[in-house]
Amino acid sequence: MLCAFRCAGRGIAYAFASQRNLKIQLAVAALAVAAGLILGISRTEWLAVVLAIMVVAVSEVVNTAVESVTDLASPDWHPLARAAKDAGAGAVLLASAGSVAVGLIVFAPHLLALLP
Ligand SMILES: Nc1ncnc2c1ncn2[C@@H]1O[C@H](COP(=O)(O)OP(=O)(O)OP(=O)(O)O)[C@@H](O)[C@H]1O
Repeated sequence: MLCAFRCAGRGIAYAFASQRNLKIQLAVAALAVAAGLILGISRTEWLAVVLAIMVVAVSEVVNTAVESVTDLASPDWHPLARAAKDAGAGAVLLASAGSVAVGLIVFAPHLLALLP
């Protein structure tokens, strides 16, 4: 049980160390949380924001796993290696696009309400 947490933590740490995008996404997530606190978003809106943040983070960590296994299995160019890496990148893109949509849906009305 302890090993499961330690190994999972190592995997997340590796993803953070190797993926520059994950650091940028963490900064954006911190901004979203700060905006949520300042703007006083509702419980339901927090649910959407937390889910959006987690979906992006999960997709990046899974993409890191795909990239590592692909590099191990196919260090040389191969169409299946390309398909695997492209699909992993596609998953991150879809998750990021969804989180931008969630951010607009949640925060735009609060920000518009601040306008004079
Ligand atoms: N072994 C390979 N065979 C075929 N195509 C590859 C291979 N490795 C990478 N590619 C192609 O190059 C693209 C970029 O690969 P790369 O390993 O740089 O991934 P990346 O998403 O840029 O990773 P990172 O975010 O860690 O820089 C892949 O999406 C894929 O299309």
